[in-house]
This record gives sequence, C-alpha cells and structure tokens, in this order.
Amino acid sequence: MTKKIPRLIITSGEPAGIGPDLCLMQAACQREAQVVVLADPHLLKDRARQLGIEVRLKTFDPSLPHAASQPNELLVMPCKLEERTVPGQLDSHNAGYVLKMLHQAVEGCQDGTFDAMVTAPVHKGIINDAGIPFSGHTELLAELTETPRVVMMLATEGLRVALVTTHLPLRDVPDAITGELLDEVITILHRDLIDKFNIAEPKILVCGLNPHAGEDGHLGREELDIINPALDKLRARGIHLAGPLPADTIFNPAKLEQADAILAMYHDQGLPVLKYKGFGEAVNITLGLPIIRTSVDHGTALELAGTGLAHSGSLNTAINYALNMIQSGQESRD
Ligand SMILES: NC(=O)c1ccc[n+]([C@@H]2O[C@H](COP(=O)([O-])OP(=O)(O)OC[C@H]3O[C@@H](n4cnc5c(N)ncnc54)[C@H](O)[C@@H]3O)[C@@H](O)[C@H]2O)c1
Ligand SMILES: N[C@H](C(=O)O)[C@H](O)COP(=O)(O)O
Repeated sequence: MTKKIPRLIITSGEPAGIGPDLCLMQAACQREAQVVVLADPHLLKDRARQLGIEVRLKTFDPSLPHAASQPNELLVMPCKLEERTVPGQLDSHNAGYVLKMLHQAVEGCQDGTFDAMVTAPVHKGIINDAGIPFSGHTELLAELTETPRVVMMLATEGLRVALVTTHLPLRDVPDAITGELLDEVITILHRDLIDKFNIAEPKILVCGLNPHAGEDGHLGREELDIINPALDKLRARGIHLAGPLPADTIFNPAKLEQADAILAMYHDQGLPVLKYKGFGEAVNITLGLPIIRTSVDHGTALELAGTGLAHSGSLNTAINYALNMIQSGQESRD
C-alpha cells in the first residue's frame, strides 16, 4: 500500500511577531509532507513584501488529496485578522484571531483533516490584555481536547526536559506539586517516551524542588513528604526513576548519559538549561494529548518581525518532530 503524505497545519501565531515570517520561510523547504499555514493571507502578502520573499500563496482545499508542498508555494488556510498588523506592534484586537487559529487547528486535527499541528509563538500578555485568560498553548490545548492532564516537554539534541508545573507564578509552585500530579505527569511522560519516541524502557531523572533536593529535610520537606512517596509508588509499577536529585547537578553530562528525560518541578528550573543547550533548534511537545502538537522553543521576538533576522531552525525542528511522531503512530497502527 502506498503511504499517505502527512499533512500538517502551522498556526502562524501572534501577527505582530515573527510567526508569519517563519511560516513564509517554509515555502523554500522541500519535504515529503503537505504543510498548510493558518493565517490571514493579506498579512502573509504584506510580510512577504517586507521580507522580499517571493512566494505564491494558494488557498488550501481540504477535499484535494494529500500532496507534497510545491517549491516557493505556500498553502494557506485563511483566517481573517481583526486589525491590520504592523510588525512589532501588539494589538489586543487581534487576540481573538490568534485563538481562533488554535481552535481551527485543533478541530482540523480532531476531524482528520490534519495529522498534526505545529504552533508558531503567541504573546500571552496581549491575549490577557484583551480580557481573555490565557496561560499558554499547552493549557489551552488540554482544555480544547478535554484532556485532564498534559505534559510540556522540550527537546534538543541529547536532552529532553519535561515539566511538572508549567505557566504558574513561582509563589504557587510548591502547593501545586502533589503526589497525584506527580503520578499523572510521570505516567504520561513514561508512556509517551515509549509510544512517541520508541524508547523501550525510559529512564527518567527527577529534580527535587528545594536546593540540594531538600538536604534531608533541612532545606524544605517536599522531597521527603511528597516527591519520594510518589516516586516509590511509580517505581513499584516498574517505571525507571532516579531522584529526587539536586537540580543544580542533575544536568551533568555523566547524569544525562543515564537519562532519557529530566523531569523538572517548574518552568525555570528546567527550561533555561534546555535553552542554553539548544535555543533556536529545540522543540516544545505537548505530551498526553489525543492529537500531535509540537511548537517552537522561542517567543514572538517582536523586534525581529519583518526584518528577515528571525531564524526558522526551531520551527523546522518542530515540523520534523511532528512528522516523526506521525510516522511512529502509523507504524504502531500497522
Ligand atoms: N511557543 C510560544 O508561543 C512561546 C514560547 C516562548 C515565549 N512566548 C511568548 O513570547 C513573548 C516574548 O517572550 P521572550 O521575549 O521571553 O522570548 P523570545 O523568544 O521572543 O525572545 C528572546 C530572545 O531570543 C531572540 N529570538 C527569539 N526567537 C528568535 C528566532 N527565531 N530567531 C532569532 N532570534 C530569536 C529574541 O530576539 C530575543 O532576543 C512572551 O509573550 C512569551 O510568553 C511564546
Ligand atoms: N514554556 C514555553 C517556553 O518557554 O518555550 C512557552 O511559554 C510556550 O508554551 P506553550 O507551548 O504552552 O504556549
């Protein structure tokens, strides 16, 4: 049987940021995949002119068979902006547009139009300024797909970092870390490392929350009271876990050699290390979702929008990961 060409939807993200620029750069990439960009075509035309990119924009027709994207052509699924955009200038009137694209991409993945969604960056602040509570794609996609728990994991060459808590004020982190949460997060991480990354027996290193993993209770008790008991229960189910280990030394090369993933307790415990190692080439993956979603490792970089200075390395990685995950899914179904 001939294999179906995978079809991806890229949401172009915050219109004043670099998302539209990065999407336009995809027209120059040749892949055995059909890449569709969700955006306002007028925004793409304006941005292409500003960047001096020669590209034919073609309206995506979902009824046509999957076919690899053509050179210098971009398939566009149109979504109308509320207000015309100036690169670098946020406008809260366009917050609804940014969210509409995410809703449409999720629907397209759920109804089988697309095999995966890849997201360009959004600006969390301007969406909140528009009066819409929003903490990130990860949380919104969980809500839209009615998934009670998902896990944010970023990956680069030689390092995967997953998070127990995501976009939470630091003050709220310790109270959020419960045995139940650890159980759910580690179960998803373990399962997806097997299913989506073909790792037969994943080994996960878990960070402590406190300095020196609490120093036997002298620098905080979360390790003794919450993390250790949760890890023991998971070990009893056969999951390979080490920790809780001091977060300041867990990222040593010798430790990383023993690990398929590091689990950090909060956003800025794990992501600075990952981004130091691979910023611009790394990927953000939402584990535990019923659809495939990958994303860039960077934000909207407003100051670079329309300048031609934005790099598309992370978007390329996000697309490649999504394609690999589609393939893993197909192989496990065959
Ligand atoms: N995936 C996402 O949607 C996502 C991810 C991270 C941050 N954000 C949001 O983006 C906004 C801005 O965040 P920030 O300023 O902390 O981070 P940022 O990633 O936008 O910028 C950090 C630095 O990296 C540079 N940079 C970022 N992407 C680049 C690229 N592709 N090529 C070259 N240089 C690049 C920027 O110019 C800046 O110097 C915030 O609202 C944040 O919440 C969104
Ligand atoms: N935590 C991510 C990062 O620092 O790269 C970023 O904020 C994007 O998260 P979402 O994919 O949930 O929007």
